[in-house]
Amino acid sequence: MLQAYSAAAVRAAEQPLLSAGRGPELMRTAAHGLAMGVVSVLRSRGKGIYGANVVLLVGSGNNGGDALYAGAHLAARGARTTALLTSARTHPEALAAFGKSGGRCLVLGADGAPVSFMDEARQSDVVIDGLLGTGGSGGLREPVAGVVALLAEFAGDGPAVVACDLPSGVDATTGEVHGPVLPADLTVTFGAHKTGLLSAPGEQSAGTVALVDLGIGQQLGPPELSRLEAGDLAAFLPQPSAAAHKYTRGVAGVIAGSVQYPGAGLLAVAAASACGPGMVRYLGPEQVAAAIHVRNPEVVCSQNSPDEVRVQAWLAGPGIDGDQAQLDRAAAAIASGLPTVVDAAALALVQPATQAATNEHLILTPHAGELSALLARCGVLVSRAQIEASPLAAARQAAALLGAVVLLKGPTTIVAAPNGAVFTQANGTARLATAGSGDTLAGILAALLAMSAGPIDLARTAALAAALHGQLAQTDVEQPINAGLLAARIPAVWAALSQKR
Ligand SMILES: NC(=O)C1=CN([C@@H]2O[C@H](COP(=O)(O)OP(=O)(O)OC[C@H]3O[C@@H](n4cnc5c(N)ncnc54)[C@H](O)[C@@H]3O)[C@@H](O)[C@H]2O)[C@@H](O)CC1
Ligand SMILES: [K+]
Repeated sequence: MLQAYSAAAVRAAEQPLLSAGRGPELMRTAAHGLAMGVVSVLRSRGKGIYGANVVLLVGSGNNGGDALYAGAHLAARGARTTALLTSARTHPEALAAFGKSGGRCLVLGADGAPVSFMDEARQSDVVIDGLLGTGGSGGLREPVAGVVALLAEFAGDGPAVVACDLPSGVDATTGEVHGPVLPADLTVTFGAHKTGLLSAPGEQSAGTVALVDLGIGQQLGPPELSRLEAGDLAAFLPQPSAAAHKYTRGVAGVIAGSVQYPGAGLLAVAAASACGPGMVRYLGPEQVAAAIHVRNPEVVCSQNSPDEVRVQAWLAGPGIDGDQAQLDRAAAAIASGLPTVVDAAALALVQPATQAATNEHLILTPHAGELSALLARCGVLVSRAQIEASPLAAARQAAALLGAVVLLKGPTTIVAAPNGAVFTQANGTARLATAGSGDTLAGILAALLAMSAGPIDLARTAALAAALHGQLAQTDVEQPINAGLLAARIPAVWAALSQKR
């Protein structure tokens, strides 16, 4: 499991070592790791260090110091290195080491970088972003912001970008982005993963993240955020025991789809069933049930109310807009006290928790627009755009106010629990942003809840569902994908993941 910490927590963990006079040693370790990151990027592009052109963007703090020491390392091995000093202050020892190794320095003027620097940067092999690290606050300011905006224009088919600790302009703790950011191919981060590197929108500028161990693990407290990795998926995906029968393997109840939107019901049921629970029960209109039976004859369909059937977990909401009978069933599922995934139109039925009615059995699965409406019902007015800019904070706030687990969909899926636990998953690629994909995720989650044995960790199960859902889009990437094809991939992807135990 990947674990991440706020900038303050990482800095606090480093403090005892700094107090013991080990700052220079930490910096050397960080800079060596950064230089190795640059070497790996060069190698991946078929280049060696000797003769490589490396450009450094250097800020006033230790982040710039790390970049300069890494530059010194590369210069000493024959790279041509040029640093753009962006502040009147530069880490003095690192600057001296860089100069001694043959590095060249240019100074950023009030009206921008020298033209020769921009040309050199454009033609370089690697740009090292050492402007701001964990000491940064707010976005990059002019004239640095203008330089970064220009460099970002030719990112992609220009030089590779390696970020020192984090892409400058990304908030290390919140992942918020203020102003321009140079998107990195590789971020070499020090001591521990920062929460901002595992949250949108910052994560989308970080590229691959590599961690350099600084030996501060003992000093770090509990993580603020976790991410399930392949081994965790293998360990947590439920496996039926030898003595299982269809009821102990879990019954997932699905209240989804309507005559107007039958597809949501078909997709949710297909995904739930493909996870292999003991049974999937479908409650909804006869016409939808008839269509389900063509594709999923194993599903038990009825027009019952949720109170009349036995399940271990419910899914309520996809495609039930405007169908009063379905909305009534969704309300009954929400009131059942059973683990319930609340999606789409059913989200409007969720009220802030009271002493009489808790929401602790609910997993709400909004996108940013739906979360904006949910928060408004709690008296918090934030727009969809504001939530997209600070999804980690918004999901945490909603979980606390509503007393329910919130799975916020987006480029990084964020799962926040009322007790403060947070998971983020970025397994899904843009390939998952397709109509009906959310119905599939909801169906998977309901099945996983129903199949869980013993006390269920709702937040971890939601993260598991998001991770599995993401993996569906990561196999056979050369094939076009739509939501209807996702469920069919579940058994093979599940089997491949389980083998990584
Ligand atoms: N603390 C440690 O033990 C270690 C720190 N390391 C490095 O040190 C970094 C943190 O160093 P610092 O605390 O010096 O902080 P930074 O290097 O992140 O920069 C802070 C400096 O930037 C200025 N600044 C803040 N926000 C700005 C903005 N928006 N625009 C322009 N200037 C801004 C501040 O006035 C301050 O001078 C880490 O990210 C990491 O790269 C590593 O060397 C490993 C060891
Ligand atoms: K940086």
